[in-house]
This record gives sequence, C-alpha cells and structure tokens, in this order.
Amino acid sequence: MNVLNLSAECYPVAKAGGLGDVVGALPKYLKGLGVNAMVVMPYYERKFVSENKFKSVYKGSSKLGYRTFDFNILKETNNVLGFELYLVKIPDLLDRPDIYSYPDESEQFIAFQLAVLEWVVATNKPVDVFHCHDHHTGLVPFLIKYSAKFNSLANKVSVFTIHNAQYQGWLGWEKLYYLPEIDGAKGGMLEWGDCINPLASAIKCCWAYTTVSPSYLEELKHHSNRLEFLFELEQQKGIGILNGIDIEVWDPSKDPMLSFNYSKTTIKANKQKNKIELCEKFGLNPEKPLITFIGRLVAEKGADKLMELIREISLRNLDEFCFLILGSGEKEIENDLKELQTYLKNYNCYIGYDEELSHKIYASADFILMPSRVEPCGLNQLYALRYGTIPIVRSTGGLKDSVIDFENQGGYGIRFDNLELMEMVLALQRAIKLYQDQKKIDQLHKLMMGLDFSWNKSANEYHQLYKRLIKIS
Ligand SMILES: Nc1ncnc2c1ncn2[C@@H]1O[C@H](COP(=O)(O)OP(=O)(O)O[C@H]2O[C@H](CO)[C@@H](O)[C@H](O)[C@H]2O)[C@@H](O)[C@H]1O
Repeated sequence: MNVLNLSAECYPVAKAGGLGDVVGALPKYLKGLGVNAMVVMPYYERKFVSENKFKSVYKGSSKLGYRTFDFNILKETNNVLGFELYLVKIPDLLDRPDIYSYPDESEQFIAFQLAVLEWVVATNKPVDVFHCHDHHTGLVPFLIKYSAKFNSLANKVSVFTIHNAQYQGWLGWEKLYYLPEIDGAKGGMLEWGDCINPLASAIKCCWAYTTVSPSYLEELKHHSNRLEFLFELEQQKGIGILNGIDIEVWDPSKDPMLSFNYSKTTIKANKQKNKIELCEKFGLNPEKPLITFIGRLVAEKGADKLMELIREISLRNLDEFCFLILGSGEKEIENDLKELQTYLKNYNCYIGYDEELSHKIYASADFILMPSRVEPCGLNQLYALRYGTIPIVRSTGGLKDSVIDFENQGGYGIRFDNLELMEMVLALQRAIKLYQDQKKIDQLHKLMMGLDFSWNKSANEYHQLYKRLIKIS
C-alpha cells in the first residue's frame, strides 16, 4: 500500500508546531506496519536540507493562472527519516527559509499542490492514498476528483487530517484562475461562506477526514470557525484518532538534548539535576516547583490569560513556585510576558522558537500548564507525561482524551474546566500543594512514565482506515 502524505511541515526537516511532529512520526510507524508511507513537502532553505543529500527525481513545469513556473522534485537519498521524503522546489516561490507568513502564501501552497499532482501523473507514481494534512493541502481531494488534468487520479482515495480547523486557507474567487480547468458544475465543492475555502473543500471532497482526537471530532460540530454545519452534514466521513508521539525522539533515557538522561528508576535524581541547570540559566530557584508553558502565544492556547494568571498566583502564593515560559506568537502577548520579567523574581520567559530548550524544559519542569481554549490533540502533555512532568490542562479536545485528574482512579494530571482566573489559580495551587507530597509525586512519575502514548496504536487505526477505503475504491 502506497500512501503519499502532503504537508507543509515535517520534523526534523521543518517544524513550526505539532503538525511537523505528526508528519515526521506517523509515516515511520506506518512503515513498521508494512505501509509504504511517504512524505512530500515544500522545499525550505533550512539546516536539514543543506546537511542532507537530495537528488532530483523529476523536473516539470506548470501554470498558476497566467504564470508558468518550473518545479523540481527532490528525493532525500539516504533514508535518514525512515521513509521516503520528497521536496518540491519552485524558484521564487518554494525556496525560502520560513514555512509560513509570506504575503503570497496562497500562491505558494497552490503551486505546491499542483506540482505534486503533475509529478504523480507524469511519472505514473504508484499512490493508493493521498493523505493531506491541514488546509495547505486541502485542494488536492477536489483537484483529483474534478479537474480534467488529473483525471487519471480521479478514483484515488484521499484522506484529510484536520490538525487545526481554526485556519482554513480562505481565498477570494478571483484566485480561481490559479487552478487548472475544472468541471464548472462542481465549483460549489470549493466554496464555503462566499469564498474558496480549502479546508471546507477537503472535507466535502475527501473519502474520509480524521481529527487528531475523538473529542475534537465532536467539538467541531459546535465550534469550528463557521464550519459547524458542514461538520454536522459530513459527520459520517469523520473519524477521531488520537495522535501518538515518536518515542524514539522523545525518550528521556536517550534524548541527546538533555544534560542528564533518566528512566523511571533514575528520574528523581536526574530530573532535579536538569532542573538545577535550567534554573541557574534562567535565574530561578530549583527548590521550588517549576511550572512551565511551551507553545504558540495565541488565544487558542489560552496564552492571553498567562500574564494575569501569573500575577495573581504570585500575589497569593509568593515564593512558593517558579514559572518559565517558552513561546512565540502574538506581539502583544509576547510583550506582556516580557514585561512580567521586570517585576517578578520567580518568573522568566524565552520568547522565540528553540527545539533544544523545549526538550530541556520538558525534562526539568515539575508541571506543564495548558490552558487551551481549543486543543485538537495537544502533544505537549504527551511529551510531558513521558518526561515525568505533570500536565495541568483545561478539559478540552485531546487534553480531555489523554489526561486524567490525579484525584481520580488511575489519574496523573490536574484538570480544570473553564478559562476563569480563579479556576486556574486553584489548579496551580493544587499543583503547589501536590509538590509538597514527594511520595505522591514519586508515584505519579512512575505511573506517567509507564503510559504508552506512542504511535503504535494510532498508526494501526490509520492503517485500518486506509485498508477500508482502498477496498471500496
Ligand atoms: N517556542 C517553541 N520552541 C520550541 N518548541 C515549541 C515552541 N512552541 C511549540 N513548540 C513545540 O511545537 C509542538 C506543539 O505541539 P501542539 O500539539 O501543542 O501544537 P500546535 O498547536 O502547533 O498543533 C496542532 O496540531 C497538533 C498535531 O496534530 C495538535 O496536537 C494540536 O492540538 C494542534 O493545535 C510541540 O512539539 C512543542 O514542544
């Protein structure tokens, strides 16, 4: 079975968040199940690309409206990721360092999708399933079904995974001419809310869509940035599969980014050693419980609530904890968090993206706070569990599906329901109190580190889904 994953991100080639982690890991685990899972992504001028070997496997040209563009499909030659990796290079369009935020982003991603399909058709590349991830690749299910140019792919299975339905890739109708000739009667399959909506189009045209947790599948029917009715209509095609984690990359006993590796039996001493080193670097007291937040500083993650929360808990529980933030995102939130540094001594933040620092923090912190408004799955809590760091989460989406409050049978985390200041203060106070009971903490460490959130189970669910769809294709 040949499955071609199309994605804007894939760790370690290029990652901006959880999408990269998933696309860098799932194919590896599918390979273990006998699936030939491959990844094709845009070319980025990045370290991984310059440090690894690639060869050109196809050169072609295509049209984006009146503009003709040349493209080059590059294949990584040493199988360093454990699966086939292809990059699409397009001069002046897909040859830049950053993944997102260019003003011609829609042109970039449309050209990417067109180039991939041209290459597959021209080389007759065996593909049984096109597995598309998020809106950047959302036009593929439509294009293979309704564009004459890709007619030979019309019966191919397409699966679409929603990592985040907040962003939908909206395009004005004036950009319709970027697409090759389509069946005019099917134009409506591109539309939602008076514009071309790649995410909505994918949901309408794919054979099945998946969400990255079962709870998120349900939530989308009620909160999905105006797609609620569509999710209600198409619900028979939807399936919720909880993300897994790559336990080779995220392994505290071998993680090369840590100064002190540890297992279930050595966590007590070595977590503390990592913590002492980290706290020294950030001017924090390693004897206090260290609470962290790692992630995009956006409202979706509840990051806009952090400043008020940290101020309030500092007033109430002065000197009883330390707080360290790693993140980047909205400028206003970044500035607020930097300002806190000027008057709180038990607090620090690093504004920016730093993969190595994130590993060090997972290994050093006692608690990780995730006050998300929306969390399709969330990987941070899964990494945290593997590193013996207790998650404090709002009960939503994948957080609800993966964290059980420690006061319940078999529980290991701290949960709260609402993004209300006092509820969050209470959750942090429960953490501070729990830290004083080191016997309980030891028990929780062992329990958390013994949990299996690896991709093994979830990759099998994707495999079953592919098999079912191929059977009816
Ligand atoms: N400043 C920083 N420096 C270093 N590392 C940083 C960082 N900011 C974030 N990260 C890392 O990026 C990843 C974020 O993963 P999430 O699952 O929380 O994120 P995201 O919202 O991007 O993904 C979306 O897709 C994923 C995958 O499906 C879903 O789990 C999620 O709910 C959904 O919103 C983690 O590996 C984290 O450590």
